[in-house]
Amino acid sequence: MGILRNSVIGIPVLVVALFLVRVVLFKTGLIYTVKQWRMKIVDWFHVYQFYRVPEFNDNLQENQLYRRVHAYLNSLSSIENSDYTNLFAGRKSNEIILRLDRNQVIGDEFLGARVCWINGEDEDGSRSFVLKIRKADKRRILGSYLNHIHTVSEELEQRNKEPKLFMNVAGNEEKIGRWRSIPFTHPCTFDNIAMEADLKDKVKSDLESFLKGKQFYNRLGRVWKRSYLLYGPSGTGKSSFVAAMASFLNYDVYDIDLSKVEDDSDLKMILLQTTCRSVIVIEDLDRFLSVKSTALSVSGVLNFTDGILSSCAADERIMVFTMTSKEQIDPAVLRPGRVDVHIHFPLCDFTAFKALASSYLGLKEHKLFPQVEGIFRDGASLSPAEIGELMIANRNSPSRALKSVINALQTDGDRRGTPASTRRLFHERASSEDYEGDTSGPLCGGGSSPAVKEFKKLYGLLRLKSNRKSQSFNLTRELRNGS
Ligand SMILES: Nc1ncnc2c1ncn2[C@@H]1O[C@H](COP(=O)(O)OP(=O)(O)OP(=O)(O)O)[C@@H](O)[C@H]1O
Ligand SMILES: [Mg+2]
Repeated sequence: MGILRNSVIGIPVLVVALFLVRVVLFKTGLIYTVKQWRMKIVDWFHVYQFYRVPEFNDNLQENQLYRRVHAYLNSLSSIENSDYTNLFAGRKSNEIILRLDRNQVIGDEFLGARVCWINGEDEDGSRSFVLKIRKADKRRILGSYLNHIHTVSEELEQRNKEPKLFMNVAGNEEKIGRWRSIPFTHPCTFDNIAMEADLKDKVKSDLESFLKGKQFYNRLGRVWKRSYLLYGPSGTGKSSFVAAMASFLNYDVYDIDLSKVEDDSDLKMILLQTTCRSVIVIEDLDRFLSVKSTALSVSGVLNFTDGILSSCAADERIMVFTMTSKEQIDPAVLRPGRVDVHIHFPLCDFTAFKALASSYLGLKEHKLFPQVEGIFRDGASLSPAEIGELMIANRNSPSRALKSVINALQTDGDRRGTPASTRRLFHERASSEDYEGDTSGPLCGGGSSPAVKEFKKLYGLLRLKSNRKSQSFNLTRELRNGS
């Protein structure tokens, strides 16, 4: 009887007590501590094996496995259970992305086995992931687990790739590698670049066939890369075109600042730290070639594009060089195979002007168009950048925009677009001051028209001296397949 009474009272008391313990455990986070202890006790009864995945290999090239593990781990839902995670804004509004912080641990399960990863960072800044796996599970799952990581990360990469713009830092600023990156969000695409439609299509199909060409390049024993030279006066869209290429391919961009490169071997090191599926850009190569005060040689720059070195680095990449004019460049430097495709970026002609008017002002036709066409026919021209800026400044009034373009063409654009031969004749008759002196030109000098003054005041645009020398009205646009 007493036992019965005791149990009638005791069981509910016990249930309530257990309930309260549970509430306390969950509310205070003690449950987490208990779980940790339990895991530590279990750990004592197992032998573990550790695998380190460093960010860079011994040659300072990026370890592709590190990148894959990074993508994979950051996609795991268990990242939320990690003690410390970083929060970043995603690409979509309201999207928050979680990223494992350094020296944090994240657990994972595969084929019934539990593993964990440590996101390690040493004091010298070198990073690695360390996989902790039970010896008993290692033989059973390790191979297929790494394959699984590979597959998942590839899928994630395809789905979420956010192209990045990498910039090299000087050797003495180096802490972790020579590249620093930011998201690459340049809005320029092939659609908004004013250039011959035919040429644009040729470049696009060249890039597309490059993308599909892995087996072709392998069969020929060639490195899977393609190089382009973009040349033309300042403000004709070369840099914008590089951005359009990168967004067409969805590749990262590595913008090499040669002034931060010490010598040839430094350049090799930097290039070896680039990854595959990237556009490597060297801007204003002609300017660099004209400055001899650097320990970096032309062959140092170009050897990478055709030398054995490129086969050591990651493949599937595009090299792009830009320059104002290739007239002064030794043809051997730009020979086929080294630079596969040459694209000329000329000053504006009437067709390009119409494309700009359409995208900047929404104009397909206008009563001032015939006058503009006439001015272009007489040989005047400006760069698309100059015309674009005038259009932007007057975008609320298309007529005013066209008038200011006409004004600038008449005052500024005189003979800028005349054929080279005509210009040479003119040059022989004119004094060298007239020709060379940019400071006497209406855009950059004292005798400016009101339109040009307005233009200068607004944008402070300076035209490079060399621009005038390199313009040719006969737009010899060539898309040369040199390989
Ligand atoms: N062909 C073009 N179509 C549309 N916009 C253009 C074109 N060319 C230039 N622009 C505009 O002019 C600006 C300057 O262009 P960009 O920097 O690409 O010229 P660039 O040839 O690289 O000049 P630089 O040689 O001085 O570096 C950009 O804002 C771009 O939008
Ligand atoms: Mg540029």
